[in-house]
Amino acid sequence: MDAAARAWFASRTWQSAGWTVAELVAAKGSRTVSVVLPALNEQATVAGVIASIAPLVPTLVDELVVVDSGSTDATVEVALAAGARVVHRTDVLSDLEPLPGKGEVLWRSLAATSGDLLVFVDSDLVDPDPMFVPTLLGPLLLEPDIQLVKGFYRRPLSTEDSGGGRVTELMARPLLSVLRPELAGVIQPLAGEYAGTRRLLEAVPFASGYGVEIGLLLDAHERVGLPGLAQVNLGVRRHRNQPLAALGVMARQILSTALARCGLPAAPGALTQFVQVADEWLPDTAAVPTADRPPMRQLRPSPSLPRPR
Ligand SMILES: O=c1ccn([C@@H]2O[C@H](COP(=O)(O)OP(=O)(O)O[C@H]3O[C@H](CO)[C@@H](O)[C@H](O)[C@H]3O)[C@@H](O)[C@H]2O)c(=O)[nH]1
Ligand SMILES: O=C(O)[C@H](O)COP(=O)(O)O
Repeated sequence: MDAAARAWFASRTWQSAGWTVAELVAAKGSRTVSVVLPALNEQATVAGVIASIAPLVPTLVDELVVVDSGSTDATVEVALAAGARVVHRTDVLSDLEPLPGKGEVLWRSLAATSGDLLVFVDSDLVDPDPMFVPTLLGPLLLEPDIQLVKGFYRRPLSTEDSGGGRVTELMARPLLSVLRPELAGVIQPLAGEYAGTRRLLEAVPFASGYGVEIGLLLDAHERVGLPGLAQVNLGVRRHRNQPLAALGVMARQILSTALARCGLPAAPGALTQFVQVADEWLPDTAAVPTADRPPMRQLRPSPSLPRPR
């Protein structure tokens, strides 16, 4: 590993959380926390994710919001019944036509919430540990310099105990080791479970699709350096595993965002995959949107918040 990455790993990796919820509530002081669950057709899992976090409201967590990404199933009804506030992506910044994708709803969530600290948790998690949110918040609440905290975990795949995180292992971490070796110590760069300061998150652009995590990591690194980043062990994370073809499109989005952040050219967003029809293999080309949203602060100046470094 790169020497800077090794030093960062040694000093900014929490292999276990050494804090309790009560200690975090005491350390929180006047700061406020928003937890955001992005959701696209997650009626099977969203209630379980909400239930794992709801007991923290209103002590450690001040607001728990599901940001719906245009679900056509019963996600919204299930989330409301489970006690969450639900924001539709067009409820905020409604003069802007929504772009498709997860990054778009995370970006809009900045306008839909008010916490000084934000925690993002995917809503397709299966049996999430109730300590995910307190564990992610620990370094932000207890260490003054930290601005972005990524979760890491063991990742089961289907019925196997491990082997998940296919895009992470086959593309994201190899890519970082080439383009940004200082970040080679990040165990789960694509983790959908992470926390950050509003000060940082409103100062950086958001990729509108699946590039959002790699983009935030690269931009956060540029902005606050390795000392501003941390990672915490969340234990085990199970989620709805997507088919390989869908992960190909995801990987293409992540690659485009990473190249753009590193100042490298990328062809416009499309990916051709090949499908077998009877005895023939035929091309199937999907558009891969790779647009960015600008830093939220450019749209909504918030003078009460400290300026970014
Ligand atoms: O257009 C979309 C697509 C997804 N989601 C939600 O985003 C979360 C993660 O999406 P998913 O399709 O389950 O992604 P994963 O296959 O889990 O992909 C991994 O890698 C992605 C790329 O870095 C990250 O965004 C994910 O958080 C991470 O878990 C889920 O709650 C989805 O409902 C949306 O809100 N809108
Ligand atoms: O994060 C990833 O690498 C992708 O979401 C794929 O995850 P999976 O292999 O666990 O489905």
